[in-house]
Amino acid sequence: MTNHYLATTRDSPAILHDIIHNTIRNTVLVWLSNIACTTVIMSNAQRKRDFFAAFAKPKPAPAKKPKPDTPDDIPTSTTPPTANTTVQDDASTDILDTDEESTDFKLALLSSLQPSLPADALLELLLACDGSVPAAAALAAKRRPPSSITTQSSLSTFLPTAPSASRKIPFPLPPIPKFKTLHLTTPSQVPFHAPATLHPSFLPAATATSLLSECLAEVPAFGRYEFRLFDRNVSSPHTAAFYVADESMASHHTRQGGYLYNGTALATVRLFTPTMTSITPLVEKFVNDAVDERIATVYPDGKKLKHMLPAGKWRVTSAFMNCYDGAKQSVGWHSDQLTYLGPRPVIASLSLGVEREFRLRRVAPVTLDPEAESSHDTSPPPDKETETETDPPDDSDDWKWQPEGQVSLHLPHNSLLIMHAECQESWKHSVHPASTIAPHPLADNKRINITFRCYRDALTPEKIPRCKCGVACVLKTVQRVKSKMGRYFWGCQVGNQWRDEEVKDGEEGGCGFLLWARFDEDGEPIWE
Ligand SMILES: O=C(O)CCC(=O)C(=O)O
Ligand SMILES: [Fe+2]
Repeated sequence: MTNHYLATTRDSPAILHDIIHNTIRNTVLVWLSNIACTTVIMSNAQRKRDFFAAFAKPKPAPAKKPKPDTPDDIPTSTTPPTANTTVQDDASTDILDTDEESTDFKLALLSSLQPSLPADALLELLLACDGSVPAAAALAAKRRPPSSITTQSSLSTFLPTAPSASRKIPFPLPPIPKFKTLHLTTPSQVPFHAPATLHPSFLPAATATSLLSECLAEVPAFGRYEFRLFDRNVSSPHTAAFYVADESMASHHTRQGGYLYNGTALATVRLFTPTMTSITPLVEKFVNDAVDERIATVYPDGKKLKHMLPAGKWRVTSAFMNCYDGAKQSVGWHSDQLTYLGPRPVIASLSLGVEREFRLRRVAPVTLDPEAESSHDTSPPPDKETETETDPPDDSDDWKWQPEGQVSLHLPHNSLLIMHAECQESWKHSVHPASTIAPHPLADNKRINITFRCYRDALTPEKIPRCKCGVACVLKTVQRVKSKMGRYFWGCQVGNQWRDEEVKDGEEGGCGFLLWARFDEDGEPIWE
């Protein structure tokens, strides 16, 4: 399979250098860690992996029709990207439709002024200039690429604001207009539009192949997440399983209900496969380095955001492994639950097999100091936050989040995406159903994704506060109420449990329990 990103990095030799450098470094690291790990892991982990599956209750994937995405899903497009960065209109309305003239007209006009440029380059210029033809023409003239280059259109070719090694990543990121999709096709663009870093080719090729075959062998043990949303039972339109790095992590699952997801104990808890274990030091190093760099170059005053783990402390304790079997399997808009991760978590997501489209959309601002504004406010948290945007805004705050457009990137085999500290609390992500996919030689129509996570010792299942129903709570952050923005609370999640029996009106369940959660500078819980 051609590597989408390598094929489009012509304008960024620094990236190619990075890739080559990292591949050599990764090969050495994997080789060293293989020597260190294989003997221990092969003899213990392999043998005991199935033990945990035995006490768990795997729910076989039902042959149900996948449910639609969550209702807050915005209209989306599956049109593949055509240039390095393109903005795609999602609501089938014209990007410039607020102006009197149509895009086609403006494109024709611009094309007559800049006849050597392809249509997608012209469109990018128009977008960059808010639809102004004279401004776009002037910009094209100023930034004219060498005449021999006519086939590739990229904002980076034209714009002074294009990503480059020296350009600073803005914080906070500028908004993407509502209903628009910004297609990113080079890794260097990613952090300029989403709080993420993408390595397009992370593991040595042979390691990626062995990991993929191990993962494919795991798939029969996977199940669908089943939960309740908007008074309906919902099952995820893909399958997954939960993995822990070692037996001490797994032991938490045997106590007091174990790891929950939407109020229900995770059905399948498995031990890391040998290759998952052997690549763990590599993933940890890459993430810690990327976080260090982000702290130094992106976050205000070169300091980590409040509640983030201290530098260098990110380690892999657990993972979710997801399988998308065929073009239509997907995961709807969501953010990952904070319960065991704690605030401002960093997650590393490795993709294997079929390349699929991943989307990110900002849903709330990043609050630098969530507790500062309201540190003396002891009133209860705002009405129970859901994973949706349907909550009425709190009018007393006289503020409403302006919905934003989305970023789309393709995650090829062996790419590693880091979702940085802002990603789960201010953004949502999804894997969109595709109209077509290119089968992978080993995985056929399947995409495997592993999200490596760093669970906190202070947030093991038995330490999580319980609601009045006696069930461990879920940790959430306030996203809709300005004066409490970014604050954390523990909430009852019984209402999200899948219900086998018919549920009458007013009996949706849950006790409505809500408790403010406090964390220190490094995100360690302060229990009161
Ligand atoms: O498959 C992916 O890329 C994303 C998976 C995901 O969002 C999750 O495991 O929470
Ligand atoms: Fe996720």
